[in-house]
Amino acid sequence: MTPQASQAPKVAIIGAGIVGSAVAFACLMRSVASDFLIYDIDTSVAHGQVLDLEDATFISSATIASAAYPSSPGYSTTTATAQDCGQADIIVMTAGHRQAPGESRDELLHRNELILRDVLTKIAPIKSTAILLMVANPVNILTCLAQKLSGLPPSQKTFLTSSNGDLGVAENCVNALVVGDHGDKQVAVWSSATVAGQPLTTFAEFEQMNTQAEIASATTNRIYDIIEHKGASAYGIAAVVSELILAILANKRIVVPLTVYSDRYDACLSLPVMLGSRGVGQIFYPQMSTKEEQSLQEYVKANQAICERYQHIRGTNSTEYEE
Ligand SMILES: NC(=O)c1ccc[n+]([C@@H]2O[C@H](COP(=O)([O-])OP(=O)(O)OC[C@H]3O[C@@H](n4cnc5c(N)ncnc54)[C@H](O)[C@@H]3O)[C@@H](O)[C@H]2O)c1
Repeated sequence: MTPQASQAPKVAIIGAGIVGSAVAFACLMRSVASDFLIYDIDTSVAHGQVLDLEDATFISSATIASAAYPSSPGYSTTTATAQDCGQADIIVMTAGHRQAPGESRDELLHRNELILRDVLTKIAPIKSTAILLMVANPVNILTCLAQKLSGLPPSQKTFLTSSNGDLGVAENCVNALVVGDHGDKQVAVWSSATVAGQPLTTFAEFEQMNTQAEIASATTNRIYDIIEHKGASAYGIAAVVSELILAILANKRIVVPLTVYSDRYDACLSLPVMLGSRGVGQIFYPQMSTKEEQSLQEYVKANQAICERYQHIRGTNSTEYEE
């Protein structure tokens, strides 16, 4: 029998650090796909992660390979290349520095923009139908930059939003949206939040107990608590990414808050969107109070100003960039 090329969708995970390996593990445990490629500039780490992950494949019988850039030291140990990652159906971008204690997401930007640029150059050309899931932070700005750099249409770049995208507080009770950012500058849309279908604002306890402030600060500070205690977050984001990959591959058309480019705001920001096999579909703009809309506009303005600083970015070839 002539061996047939695998038709199984391929998932490439760029960055084999804490988040990248947790994403791969979550995907394996949930059998979301059967063909994975892992690329990291540190080829030794990528190789080690692949060996470790392979020991878990008895659960889902997936194939996992490490990819290397031809000039990198580990190239001889793998047959896959970074360019093969560009031909994957879903590309999960986790390569990037993580937030240091006390560092804001914006401070990460310069460091991680260089990594994004490097990765997109090395994996190019990107398959025209690929969906790029951006996880590295600051995710909104990097999504905006990836849009300019990758050449993919906006519907095929998203991400991440986060495990706290629906606030995740009073977990089973409060159904509320966070838009804009998923960190320091998030805008919680309390005006359309509900508890069992009833507007949250109609609950007397809500105002009396200062619940808004408590919930807002709990969600904003949560990530900093995790970083303070264990150095990095991994499991929440890994679970979210595996769920998104599943939604894309199974065309589930779920509605989730994700970072996307919005024409209305002319910016990449977190909004509820439909996610299916073609990436992001319809954006569902939430009803917001005037104050919430103002906060979001302020966030968008700041976000646009940061993106403008990167206007020199013109294409996927690194030689096109001005330093
Ligand atoms: N969106 C979210 O909700 C969310 C949650 C957690 C972490 N993050 C972000 O994910 C990113 C990764 O976090 P982490 O804890 O895994 O960090 P990490 O340091 O453990 O891993 C990052 C990996 O990227 C690799 N890398 C660096 N430069 C590279 C390059 N040019 N090409 C290929 N690989 C390269 C490193 O070698 C390293 O293995 C960070 O930016 C972090 O802030 C986002």
